[in-house]
Amino acid sequence: MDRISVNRFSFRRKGSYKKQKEKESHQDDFDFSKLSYVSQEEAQNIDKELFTEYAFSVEQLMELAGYSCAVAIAKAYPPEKMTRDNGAVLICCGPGNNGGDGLVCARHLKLFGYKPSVFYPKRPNKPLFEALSKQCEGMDMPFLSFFPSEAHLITESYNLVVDALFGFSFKPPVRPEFASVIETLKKVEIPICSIDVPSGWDVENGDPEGLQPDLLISLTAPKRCAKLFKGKYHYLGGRFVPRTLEQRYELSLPKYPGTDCVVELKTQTDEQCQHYNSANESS
Ligand SMILES: NC(=O)C1=CN([C@@H]2O[C@H](COP(=O)(O)OP(=O)(O)OC[C@H]3O[C@@H](n4cnc5c(N)ncnc54)[C@H](O)[C@@H]3O)[C@@H](O)[C@H]2O)[C@@H](O)CC1
Ligand SMILES: [K+]
Repeated sequence: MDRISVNRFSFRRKGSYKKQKEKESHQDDFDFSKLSYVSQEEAQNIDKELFTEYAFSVEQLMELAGYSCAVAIAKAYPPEKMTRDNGAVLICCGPGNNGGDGLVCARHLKLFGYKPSVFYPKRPNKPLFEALSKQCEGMDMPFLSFFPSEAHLITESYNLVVDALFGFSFKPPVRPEFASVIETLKKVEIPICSIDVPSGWDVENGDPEGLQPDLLISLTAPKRCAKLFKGKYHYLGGRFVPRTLEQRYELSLPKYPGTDCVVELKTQTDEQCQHYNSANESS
């Protein structure tokens, strides 16, 4: 290696070291015992205010939300580390806005070098979702006409699954049309990446028998059920909440590093989860 390449190489190494330290210092500055976990009603009210008081459009926020999900996934499971079928990933999209985030995420994952296939069985008859589907189809993304009946078929064909079935408006129990999808996903042996809420979980109380994702991207703020998340990676994404709104809802959240659209959150230890469970039982 000549001197210039050595210097470039050490510069790159120093750069990534600096980035890692920046990430750690953002985490160290923040007291995770004070991290906000919002109720279902708070999540829906914040969402409503973003559209009414702050005049955002759904398209705008969905684009930022879905993009941040793709970035979080690429940080945890980089495309170059995928071993099966040129980075094949399965994106499962539900009938609401969580499903829309999934379609945006799929589009960005494709641009990042993955090979997404989409399962989207219940498409709302609205221009936004039609456009998002068309964008994915135009990028040569296959849409599955049926869900693989056996979990092992998913495990063998894909590198990871993006769970964009239900978000903060979900009310258990899962209705029959999606029950078998959730049951199959519970058995797959590749990482599950859940957008906003692990699908099928009660937004506040979770579901100990439900899906156990490896990665969770909480959008805007973690929902109460995220206290029970035991997977490997927990990110906060959706960097679009104005400071004034954050203050009004007294949201205590770590700062996003620099210009990043996601920040990694510390996952709860088993001890913290038990503490939370017993506090919940006694209240
Ligand atoms: N403010 C934010 O943080 C933003 C949130 N967005 C996303 O929007 C999501 C919320 O979207 P929505 O309010 O549309 O709701 P969801 O996408 O959470 O789900 C609503 C859909 O699920 C169906 N559903 C509810 N309970 C069910 C059950 N038990 N069985 C089967 N189907 C059921 C409903 O009929 C409805 O079609 C968030 O979780 C997030 O992913 C982003 O798109 C934009 C900004
Ligand atoms: K989800």
